[in-house]
Amino acid sequence: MLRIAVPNKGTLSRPAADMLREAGYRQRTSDRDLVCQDEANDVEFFYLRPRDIATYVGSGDLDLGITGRDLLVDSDSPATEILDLNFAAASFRFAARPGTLGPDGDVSGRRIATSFPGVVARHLAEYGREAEVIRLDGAVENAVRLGVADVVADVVETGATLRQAGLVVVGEPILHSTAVLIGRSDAPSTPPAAGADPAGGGTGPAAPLSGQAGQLIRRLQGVLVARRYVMLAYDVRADLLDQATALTPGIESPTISPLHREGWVAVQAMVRRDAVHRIMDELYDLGARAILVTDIHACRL
Ligand SMILES: Nc1ncnc2c1ncn2[C@@H]1O[C@H](COP(=O)(O)OP(=O)(O)OP(=O)(O)O)[C@@H](O)[C@H]1O
Ligand SMILES: O=P(O)(O)OC[C@H]1O[C@H](OP(=O)(O)OP(=O)(O)O)[C@H](O)[C@@H]1O
Ligand SMILES: [Mg+2]
Repeated sequence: MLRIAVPNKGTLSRPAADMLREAGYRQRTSDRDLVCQDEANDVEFFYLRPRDIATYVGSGDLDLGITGRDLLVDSDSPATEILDLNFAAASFRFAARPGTLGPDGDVSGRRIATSFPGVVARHLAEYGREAEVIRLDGAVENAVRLGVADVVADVVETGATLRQAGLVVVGEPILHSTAVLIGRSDAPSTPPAAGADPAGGGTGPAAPLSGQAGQLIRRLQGVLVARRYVMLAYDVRADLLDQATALTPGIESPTISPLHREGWVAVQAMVRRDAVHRIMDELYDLGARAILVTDIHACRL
């Protein structure tokens, strides 16, 4: 039975469970449940603190897990990213009172408060800088106000927490984080993380895996594609087909069907959700009609 680690609380918990449900897996019915068996799919889910998930996966005690990229890096466990799950996006940044640091964000010799000492240590080593790292559990923005640190290194989503603490971000982002599916680094079946999904959406490669792990990855990729794309259908005059399909090339190729009305064809193609209204406007201006958009609920490309 495949054993999967899922965040039990916090920012990642609900969207991770929602995504697994969308992929056809059974999830716990109460926030207090720590284990959920999905016998139909031969998978067992363990609900764990997101910060601990890379430890369980890295040790090989669990096969796969969902956590944040920043938490994976911070853990320094022998676990690796398999698939970008495209939720819980945040950047990891240095912040300080205005004027404390130069625009390059050089933190050399400063006291840095953070809940992610591993991420900060990796960054300092990469830039050959030395600084004092003060590990705190949370609410690190207060550390500057209280005189414990000069700089904080923390997750920034909207920036509201920093603003309230009178801090500004400094330098380039240390890390861009999203929720990721992770596996053990030396697992023979773990495909390398990559930048492009079959639909060009940056969700990782089609996994050459067999068994339940491969099936889970393909199902999650299907959810990612279904969330990112819609199905567009329209009728257009056959002599305008080339111009129309240039707007809607689809993933592989659009489907063209004959219409009873002479000189017209029906076209069907997947298009990116975030571009669909612009494309519909352009198709309409071109002369296409009966332009319909439908959701994709699941897919295997
Ligand atoms: N606004 C946010 N606040 C905290 N974490 C966020 C936010 N947006 C995205 N994330 C990501 O969520 C993960 C942190 O989740 P985690 O459950 O550990 O902390 P949390 O949601 O802050 O809960 P808590 O602090 O109560 O433990 C990280 O990968 C982080 O990058
Ligand atoms: O940029 P923002 O949208 O303001 O979000 C980022 C803030 O949210 C998180 O804090 P959280 O509420 O999880 O408290 P914590 O520091 O105790 O973990 C994070 O540590 C930042 O403080
Ligand atoms: Mg937090």
